[in-house]
Amino acid sequence: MNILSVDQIYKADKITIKNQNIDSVQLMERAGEQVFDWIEDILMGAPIHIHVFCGIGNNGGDGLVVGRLLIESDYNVTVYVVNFSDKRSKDFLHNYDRIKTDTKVWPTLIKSEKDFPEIGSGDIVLDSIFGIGLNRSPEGWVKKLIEHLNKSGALIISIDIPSGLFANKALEDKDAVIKATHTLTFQIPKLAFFLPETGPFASMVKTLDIGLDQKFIEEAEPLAQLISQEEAQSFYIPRKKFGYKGTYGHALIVAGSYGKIGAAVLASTAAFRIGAGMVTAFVPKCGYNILQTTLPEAMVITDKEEEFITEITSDFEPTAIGIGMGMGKNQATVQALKKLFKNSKSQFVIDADALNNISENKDLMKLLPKKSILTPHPGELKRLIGSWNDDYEKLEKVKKFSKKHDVVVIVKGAYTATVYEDKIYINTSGNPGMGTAGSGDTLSGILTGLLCQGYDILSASLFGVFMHGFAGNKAADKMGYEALIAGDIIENLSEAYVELFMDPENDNWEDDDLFDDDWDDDDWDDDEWEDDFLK
Ligand SMILES: NC(=O)C1=CN([C@@H]2O[C@H](COP(=O)(O)OP(=O)(O)OC[C@H]3O[C@@H](n4cnc5c(N)ncnc54)[C@H](O)[C@@H]3O)[C@@H](O)[C@H]2O)[C@@H](O)CC1
Ligand SMILES: Nc1ncnc2c1ncn2[C@@H]1O[C@H](COP(=O)(O)OP(=O)(O)O)[C@@H](O)[C@H]1O
Ligand SMILES: [K+]
Repeated sequence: MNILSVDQIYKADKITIKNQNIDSVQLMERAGEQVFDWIEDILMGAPIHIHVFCGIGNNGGDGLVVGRLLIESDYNVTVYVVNFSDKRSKDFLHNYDRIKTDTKVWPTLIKSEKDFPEIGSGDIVLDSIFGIGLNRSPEGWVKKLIEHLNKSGALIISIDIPSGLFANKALEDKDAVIKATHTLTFQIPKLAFFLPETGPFASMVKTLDIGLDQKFIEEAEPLAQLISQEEAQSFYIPRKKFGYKGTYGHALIVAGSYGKIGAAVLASTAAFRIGAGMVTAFVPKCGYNILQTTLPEAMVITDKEEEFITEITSDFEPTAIGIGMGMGKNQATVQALKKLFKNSKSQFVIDADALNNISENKDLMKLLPKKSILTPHPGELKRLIGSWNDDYEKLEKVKKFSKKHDVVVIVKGAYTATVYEDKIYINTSGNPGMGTAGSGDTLSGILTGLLCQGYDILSASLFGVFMHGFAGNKAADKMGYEALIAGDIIENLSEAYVELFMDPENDNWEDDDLFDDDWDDDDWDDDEWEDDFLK
């Protein structure tokens, strides 16, 4: 799914209106109806007080449509116009007139702080103050209104985007942004929803199909692409009937030091479970017994040194090498890396201390093998590319690094971003339970195992990151977030493969947390609403 810029979204709007021979008021009505239907599905007539806050642009216009439909369905609604300017948009004015004529209810004007209504913590706020037309951070009493709504404790449903958030630009004032409980976005997800600084304002995003021109959306050059189950399916390479272990490659996992041999175990096991034909672990001597006992399927080569790696040798040419996990930063290890990068013809997945060593040694950076996959978490990334002011600058710096060194960079976290040259791909699987030691080692093993099976560096990255998160989701389904440990991700790779081609709806990025099961509950009642959502 393509993530488009604000300019492209306006363009999609125009093209839709032209191609479908409708006017912008009809498109607004469609958008408003979609939001109304979503609310209606959940509330089913519950008499909860809904406060609709409308700005004076088209986002406000959407709010007026929803307000009108709610009033007509006898909900307990108050509609407000947040009157920060007299420059009301044409379609806002159309719907302003319509709500008055159709419902005989006049919206309440808010012109200053003294007009702020009281909001109960059990109420619902519909936020349609600003949409993608926001051009600067809200200030003065409008900012105060946003703070007032955030403090209310009410459930806040933002229309299209939380007001005060820019769709594809950095945050200016974090206090002037609505903290939405739900964001109902029109068809095209906004980049801000997936970045660590701005994503938390949106939470629980749902895309509503308002029938925008599909051809335009698909053919536009996206800001980024979302990788969900459907995309992951397209990367999958089926096993061959006459395949044998040699067909699926030989992975070399170079990892571990005294006290961190577990990293080698996790990565090697993950490489096997994702489907590598053979896996050899290269570890310091102290790792030998551990590896041979915990993972009898793996072969083991040991360094001559007891506690860390000093010289990496093997009597075969690995298909892919996963390197760095728990490896430490001993000078001898740095020398070993230099030698390996100079001499090896294998493909590399470079992680953890291998990345840290590269960041600290310019010589090593120069030897960085082209077409490698790098998997930094935010701390490792900072050491690699230097610091950044905001997420957008970070992504630009990563693109530059990727192009300069001809490598794929996987920026790990919630919504892991994979960057290759100028392109950004955002992963949608995974959950907070995966913030646990060894989770990254597991990913490195998965990526190495995929390279072994013939996936190219980009598809190995996108498929591997997805499968890692997908397996993490399978694990979390059974054990919850807190109890999940890295080994559980590996154990659930089998289920991830088995379910890869099952109903994609089941693992949509939009269906976050425990929420959707409850939403669909047929015997909904007010008490349940209170218990589940308004605490
Ligand atoms: N493109 C689409 O797919 C559709 C968009 N629609 C809605 O239209 C919205 C965009 O509407 P608009 O372009 O009118 O923009 P907005 O409704 O976001 O409003 C922007 C208005 O506020 C002003 N403004 C911006 N930042 C301000 C600030 N900090 N303080 C005070 N005033 C400020 C602008 O000058 C403009 O007048 C979308 O977010 C969406 O909700 C829907 O009506 C239908 C379809
Ligand atoms: N909140 C989250 N949502 C989704 N994935 C997450 C989340 N937190 C962590 N992860 C994933 O878990 C992994 C953690 O990697 P890393 O920090 O390198 O762990 P370690 O070094 O302990 O192995 C990454 O793949 C990351 O994307
Ligand atoms: K909004």
